[in-house]
Amino acid sequence: MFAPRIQRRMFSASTRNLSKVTVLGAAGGIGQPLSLLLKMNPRVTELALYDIRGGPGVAADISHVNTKSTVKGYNPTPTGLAQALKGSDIILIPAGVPRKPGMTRDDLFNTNASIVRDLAKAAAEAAPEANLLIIANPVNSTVPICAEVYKARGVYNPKRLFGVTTLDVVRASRFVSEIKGTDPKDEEITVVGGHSGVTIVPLFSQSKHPDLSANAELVNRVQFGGDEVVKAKDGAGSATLSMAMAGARMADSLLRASQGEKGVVEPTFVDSPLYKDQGIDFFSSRVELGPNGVEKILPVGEVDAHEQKLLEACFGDLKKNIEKGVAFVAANPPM
Ligand SMILES: NC(=O)C1=CN([C@@H]2O[C@H](COP(=O)(O)OP(=O)(O)OC[C@H]3O[C@@H](n4cnc5c(N)ncnc54)[C@H](O)[C@@H]3O)[C@@H](O)[C@H]2O)C=CC1
Ligand SMILES: O=C([O-])CC(=O)C(=O)O
Repeated sequence: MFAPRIQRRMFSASTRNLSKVTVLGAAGGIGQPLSLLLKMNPRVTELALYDIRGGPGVAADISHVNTKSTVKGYNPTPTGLAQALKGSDIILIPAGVPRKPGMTRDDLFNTNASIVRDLAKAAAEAAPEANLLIIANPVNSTVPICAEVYKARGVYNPKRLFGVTTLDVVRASRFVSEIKGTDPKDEEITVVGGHSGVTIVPLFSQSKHPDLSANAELVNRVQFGGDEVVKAKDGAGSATLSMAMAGARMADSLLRASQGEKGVVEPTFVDSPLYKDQGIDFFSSRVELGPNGVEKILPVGEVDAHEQKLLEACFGDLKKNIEKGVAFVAANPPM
């Protein structure tokens, strides 16, 4: 008779519902709106904001928002970084430089690879069990970089490492709704592969509008949606606000799953068995999330002839991008 009440009380007192979320790169174009959206999320109880410049200022500002979570900004020192990370459940990394017109995401590699490597090392030391969500580009390479850093420290758990590709499905759903005159919330579009140009593969044949897989203009818009924003910002960076929304959605999905909600599925770039036989160790597909991070990697499912061609074009680039990340850590191990 009393068991359900006791269980309820135990659950509400459970530390599983206390969630520290850390943002590394919190004062940047993505970091600021992302931190604000996390402050608005009642599932976040503690928000830790770190940047090489401006973290404490952004934290002071956001801390006045009248939601219950605590917000703290950390100084740009190794101790500040370690404190920001300690006890964290979710770490988001939007730290790194964005594109300017004419650049590919791979052109960011030389700058961002070492930024992500060093932040991953700090995370592997201070909070090895946290979910690590990588936003910094090129995601196809920065995620393998993190895996290598964690492996080198003996703490790699493939279920806890995620490349954030949520923006690709957000865009696909919005673009389709514009064409069809529908509400984007009813347009769930699966996007698989990686997160740059031809490695982004939308699967419209699996949506409510299979005819759209033949719409080359739409497919191209999803693959190169990032370029649209880079061009419009004209040298002032790339997508920040839509990315903040996408990153906050991914973090919320992980929090919901970690707090017991079943059937939470997000597309994300993870250490995946799907195409390992073709030498591709990381792949974005629909992933069911759970208390341990990745619960189940869902299969790509049936694709049509157009999409099969897109997948083949994706594999070549993706494999090279992944190998580049792995080779970088081998040649430049973290200090
Ligand atoms: N995964 C995705 O879908 C998307 C990824 N991006 C990527 O996100 C990254 C960030 O973009 P923005 O916020 O627009 O750039 P931004 O330049 O506005 O902000 C980056 C922030 O990172 C900070 N930072 C640099 N090195 C750091 C370090 N070692 N530790 C902590 N903080 C550090 C900077 O001080 C700055 O505040 C870029 O690499 C961009 O390409 C952007 C949009 C979508
Ligand atoms: O295009 C960029 O460089 C930023 C990005 O990843 C995106 O907007 O999808």
